Amino acid sequence: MFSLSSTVQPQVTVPLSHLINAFHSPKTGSVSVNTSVSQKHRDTVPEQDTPSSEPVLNLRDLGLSELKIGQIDQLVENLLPGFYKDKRVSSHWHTSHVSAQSFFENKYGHLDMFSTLRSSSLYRQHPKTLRSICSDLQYFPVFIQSRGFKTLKSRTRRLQSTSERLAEAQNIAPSFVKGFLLRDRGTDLESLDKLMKTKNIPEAHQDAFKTGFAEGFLKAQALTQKTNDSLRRTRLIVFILLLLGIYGLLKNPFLSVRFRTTTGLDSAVDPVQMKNVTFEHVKGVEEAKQELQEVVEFLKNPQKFTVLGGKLPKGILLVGPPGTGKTLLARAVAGEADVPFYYASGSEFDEMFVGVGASRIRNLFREAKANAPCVIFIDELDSVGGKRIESPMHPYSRQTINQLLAEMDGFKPNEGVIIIGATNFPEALDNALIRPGRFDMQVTVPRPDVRGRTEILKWYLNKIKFDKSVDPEIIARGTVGFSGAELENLVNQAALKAAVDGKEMVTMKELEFSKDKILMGPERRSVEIDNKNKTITAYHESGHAIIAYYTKDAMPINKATIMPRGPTLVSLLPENDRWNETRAQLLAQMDVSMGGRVAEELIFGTDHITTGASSDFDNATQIAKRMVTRFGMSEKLGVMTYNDAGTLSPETQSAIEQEIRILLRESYERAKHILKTHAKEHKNLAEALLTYETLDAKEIQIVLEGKKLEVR
Ligand SMILES: Nc1ncnc2c1ncn2[C@@H]1O[C@H](COP(=O)(O)OP(=O)(O)OP(=O)(O)O)[C@@H](O)[C@H]1O
Ligand SMILES: [Zn+2]
Repeated sequence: MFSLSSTVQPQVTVPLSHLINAFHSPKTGSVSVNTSVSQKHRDTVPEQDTPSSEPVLNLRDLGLSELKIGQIDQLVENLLPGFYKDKRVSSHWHTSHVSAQSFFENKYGHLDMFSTLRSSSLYRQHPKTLRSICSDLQYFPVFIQSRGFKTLKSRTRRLQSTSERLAEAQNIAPSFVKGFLLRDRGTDLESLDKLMKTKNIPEAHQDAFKTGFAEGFLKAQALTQKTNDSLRRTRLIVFILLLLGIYGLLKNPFLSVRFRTTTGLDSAVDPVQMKNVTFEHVKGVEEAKQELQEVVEFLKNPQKFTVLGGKLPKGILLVGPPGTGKTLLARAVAGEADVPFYYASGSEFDEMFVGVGASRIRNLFREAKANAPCVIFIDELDSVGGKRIESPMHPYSRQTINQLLAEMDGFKPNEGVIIIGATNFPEALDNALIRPGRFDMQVTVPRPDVRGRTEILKWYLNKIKFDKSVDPEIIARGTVGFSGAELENLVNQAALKAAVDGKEMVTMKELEFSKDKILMGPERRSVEIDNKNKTITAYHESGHAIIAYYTKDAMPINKATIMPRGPTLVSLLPENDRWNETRAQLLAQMDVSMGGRVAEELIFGTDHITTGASSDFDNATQIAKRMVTRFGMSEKLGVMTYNDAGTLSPETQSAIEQEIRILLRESYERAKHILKTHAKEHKNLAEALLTYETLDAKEIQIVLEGKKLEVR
């Protein structure tokens, strides 16, 4: 059986057991690919159908039952280190529309398995196996080219036959693998030369190509030295790789377009009930959860909520880097309120045909309104509602976005439909989308700090078997900038590694191993703060915090963080809604701004002032300027405003500049004085920040009072 759901979502999961079982039993073999959101076509294999023989990787014993497609590269790396050496080459296939053949050439780069196989004498010896493998490899392009004309059903059939053929191939695989591994060296070198000629490898790359080839060859040689047992494992790995490779192709953007096309104009929209996902499942994003709590209350009882005078946005924008749990949070909102969840992805609306995207939006809202209260989630909102949307790539998206706007305007808040959009690039959104009555509430979903990371690691560790020596906090400390998805991946990779090494549980060793793997991976996008920068940031931010804390008229500190999550890292809370600032308050604000820069100067010297510090200085300058020219707060220039710079005499201009300079100078001196007086506290706070990354108001106070911070 093979099933695909019609809603394509980046997270395609392949139950690994199914892959393995597909090898073991040609008759009952089953591969199921499901998007994790839509369960519509989910096909599960009854447990009793799965043969119990030959446990290859004891993944299930370790508790790992699912493998995300995105983890496959790392799986390959873990199983066969160096199997493909040049990651740049291997990741290339993700972005290009490759045929299965070039997929293999890229993926296994230097070994060039595909053409080597074909030209080898093995082909004559085992034509059946090789033909079936080769045809399986070419299977997908054929499938891709017929995209859009296939119904889901016929796809299902074709895919099913693939897995059957692979299973059949498995029957004669042992000799094939052995033969492949035992090929004599001469043939290989010969074919390498030929290969390089036919491939037109540029001279500059020939060495790398040769090295890679040789390494692959040596690897193969080494493998043959091992026992039968490990040969069997290798064989299985090769086949897992073949299968995974094929499923990896599903990630190909080309193919996903295909799936979408079949959900045509009249496609029904099915909600996904997410009873099982609650806030409990989303770790390390407490603030976002708090902000969304009210939305949950509303969804539980929209009428009552609005009668009581509660006011809610129609649309909520979840903003944050990829993999931080935006989708999960949206599902949890629906789950907490126990209402239907409608999932759509912005890219789903890119259409080649007039009106298709718009009509999908219409369907979506019609369904949703009929089933209110409910949540509509639009992932990748920027790809439907981006500013630069009018491109040849998206000829009709203007219609789509207009339809979305019309739908959002077309119902009242008390109807109980909440639209949650997610984006990594809020700046890219069309302004019309963020007007009041549309997506007018923003919730930031940041990368987790060390506490959040610890929680997330614990959460995923608890799903697998791990040794009691495992300390999630240590791993959390070493994974600054990791998203929730990456941490989950880390844990799963560690479990895979443990399985490959034949261990019974995951230990620190595997966790450290997969952490390093992910850190070194080329796909790693997250910001990495090296230690020096981290230290500078810690002192800089503590500088702001110290000034704020010891200056009477400064705004109280809300929290301080060294996590990169936006321009201001220390956030201050306005006390009440005072913001008719007094002179003292403005001066205090200047001093607080100065604090970061002065801190850097005091601790690291004038030569090491960073760009982060220069924006503080700009900020202070702005305040000073306003004080002098707008608020009439300069003694020398008196109580009047100097708005129009053009009409000022040169003398007044320079007097203004002079005044600003004096204000800044004084502010600088005050900040320096405070930081020098409280050098000890400054150091303590910086160190606490280095340890905990984020501190709230209370924790800052504890540190500054010289008390010991409880380990959380
Ligand atoms: N804060 C978290 N707590 C627990 N699990 C998380 C968290 N963040 C991410 N994950 C895991 O990573 C997976 C991917 O996260 P999700 O799809 O929600 O991220 P996203 O922010 O929507 O990413 P994208 O922007 O790429 O769509 C989740 O299904 C979950 O398994
Ligand atoms: Zn600063």
